[in-house]
Amino acid sequence: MLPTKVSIFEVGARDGLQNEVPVTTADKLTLITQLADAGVKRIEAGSFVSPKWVPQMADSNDVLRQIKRKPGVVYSALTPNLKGFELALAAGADEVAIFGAASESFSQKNINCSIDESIARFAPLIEAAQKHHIRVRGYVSCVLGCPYEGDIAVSEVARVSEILYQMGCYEISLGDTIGVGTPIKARQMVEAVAKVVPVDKLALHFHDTYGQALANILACLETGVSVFDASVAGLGGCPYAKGASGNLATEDLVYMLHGMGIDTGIDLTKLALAGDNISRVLGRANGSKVANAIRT
Ligand SMILES: CC(C)(COP(=O)([O-])OP(=O)([O-])OC[C@H]1O[C@@H](n2cnc3c(N)ncnc32)[C@H](O)[C@@H]1OP(=O)([O-])[O-])[C@@H](O)C(=O)NCCC(=O)NCCSC(=O)C[C@@](C)(O)CC(=O)[O-]
Repeated sequence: MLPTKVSIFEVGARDGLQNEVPVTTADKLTLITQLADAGVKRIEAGSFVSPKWVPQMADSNDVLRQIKRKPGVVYSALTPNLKGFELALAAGADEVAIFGAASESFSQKNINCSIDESIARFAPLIEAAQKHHIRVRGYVSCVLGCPYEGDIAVSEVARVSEILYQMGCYEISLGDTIGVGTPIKARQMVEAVAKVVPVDKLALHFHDTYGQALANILACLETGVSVFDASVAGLGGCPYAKGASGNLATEDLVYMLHGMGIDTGIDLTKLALAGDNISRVLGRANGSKVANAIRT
């Protein structure tokens, strides 16, 4: 059965802008405000990682502190370790996200440690978050393939997802970091993970490198997942996954879901304007087919 309502977790201001030319704090704040005005309820606003590793996110402290908050909207931040959590908490993040991987090589390239070491780093972060009543989301990268190792065993995806869930993450976002997944494999992967993490605690995060993201989501909608990450205008990629393109464009996802009678609570016209605006700031074409169609 298809869900009647879907929750969209907007990652454009973080996953998107971390892999674009740097923009000003003011431009980020405009984007975040426009997303909230379009009805987006969950916005990843920045990340508290090393500025040497990802300079585009170096102003996340200012971004989180200066957001003109809209009631009912959750503004979150990516945090790799306790230091990142403490900075995010001080800046006023409503929730944080830790990010692990199902691939050893990707873990090393992305956060400079093994999967086991990353889990050890997350433990004090989750403990501190629980003390402050801050919810922690957990990402698992490379769930359908790794830029360094190729195929990734579904059992490893399930193992890492289960650990993060058991540690206290309220939701596990399964990331096809390089967008290589195809619908049947995506669905099988979700079904395998759903054996160890309740399906209503899963989210899906598809990059659209091979143009498969919408098809993958359609194939997974009947598994019971109803949370999808997306990036307005298809912004971004991943600095540690060469060639990865941005996430599925939020506008394209919203258009498909609305066309299927599935509610998102998002105003597509306002969303498309937000995507057009940030694309203009970046001097790049809007990566959403739907936004381009609406404009013409
Ligand atoms: C994890 C580290 C920090 C380890 O980096 P490291 O070099 O191994 O860590 P370290 O503990 O040795 O620290 C090195 C320096 O970083 C500083 N540092 C340490 N922690 C922090 C922090 N939280 N915030 C700010 N600064 C920090 C620390 O203070 C020190 O500063 P120095 O003494 O050299 O001046 C580094 O590898 C890093 O920042 N990686 C970031 C990777 C990243 O952001 N990748 C992109 C996001 S993941 C993604 O996009 C995938 C996802 C989530 O979207 C899902 C999907 O698509 O698959």
